[in-house]
Amino acid sequence: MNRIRIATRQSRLALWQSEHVAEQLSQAHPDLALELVPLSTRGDEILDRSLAEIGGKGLFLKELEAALLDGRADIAVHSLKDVPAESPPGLVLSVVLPRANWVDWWLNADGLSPEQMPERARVGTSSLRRQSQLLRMHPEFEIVPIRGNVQTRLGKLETGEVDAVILAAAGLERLGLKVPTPLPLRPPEFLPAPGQGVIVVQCREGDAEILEHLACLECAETRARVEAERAVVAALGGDCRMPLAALAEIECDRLRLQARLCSPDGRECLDARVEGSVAAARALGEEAAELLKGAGAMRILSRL
Ligand SMILES: NCc1[nH]cc(CCC(=O)O)c1CC(=O)O
Repeated sequence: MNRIRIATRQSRLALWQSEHVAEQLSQAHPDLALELVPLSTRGDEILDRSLAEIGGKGLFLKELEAALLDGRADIAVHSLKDVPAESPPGLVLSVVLPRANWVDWWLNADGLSPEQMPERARVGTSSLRRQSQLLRMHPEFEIVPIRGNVQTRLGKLETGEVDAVILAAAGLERLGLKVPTPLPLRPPEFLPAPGQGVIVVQCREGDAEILEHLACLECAETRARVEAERAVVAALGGDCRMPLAALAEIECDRLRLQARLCSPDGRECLDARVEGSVAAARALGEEAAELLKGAGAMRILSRL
């Protein structure tokens, strides 16, 4: 093989990530020709309705996955946190790159922390996970749904349409976007999305040549962490639209996993913490999901 075609969305972040994978591959395999195949997805096209309304898991992925399945591209690059827990038949998440900064940033034009904000501050986010964790600490805040790419969301802050936004540090750092005094939202108050900050490469199952070329990109530690985090999502039958947060961290071959499911208004919040060997990453995720179920997770999910 001498060429790999990379299916990509066309947002600046998606292009950055795809080009990053292309660069890594060309460093490892200098003779390889790498070609971007830019595609547009339904999720990118429909911006005036909420994701919940247009529905469907993996809305941003479908067109890329179709391109892999019908042979228009060989690999697709995604933000792992946007990828549903279950892969479509015939496709696999072949490699995960080393995790970047996983925190969420609180961004506000005057550099005020959530505590310093005026009451009833308007906060832009369309993520139930961010909304619920924020409302839990600040029930008086008003949540304003905003969608669109990272630049669009920052724009709403600049025009004063909202008083603050929450965005993933990873996306802003990758794009090198200048932002007003970012304030990290961290555990225990605030947990990231499962897989946040992780780029994943998807390809056809059993495509041995491609898999062989990709293998050098894989980060084993990141793989174990996201296996644990994503096992929680899978066991709860969920996707990235659920108000579910999870973070696995590894120290000396021990994996510590925190998972949290909140009601969208933040009034109910279930927490699970488990710890075990790195080799048991997936089982630890399932264990955390069982703890959440025991505490009433299905009741929260059935009301969404
Ligand atoms: N849902 C959009 C999305 N998907 C991945 C990232 C950031 C990069 C990452 O977390 O890997 C973002 C933007 C954001 O949530 O602020």
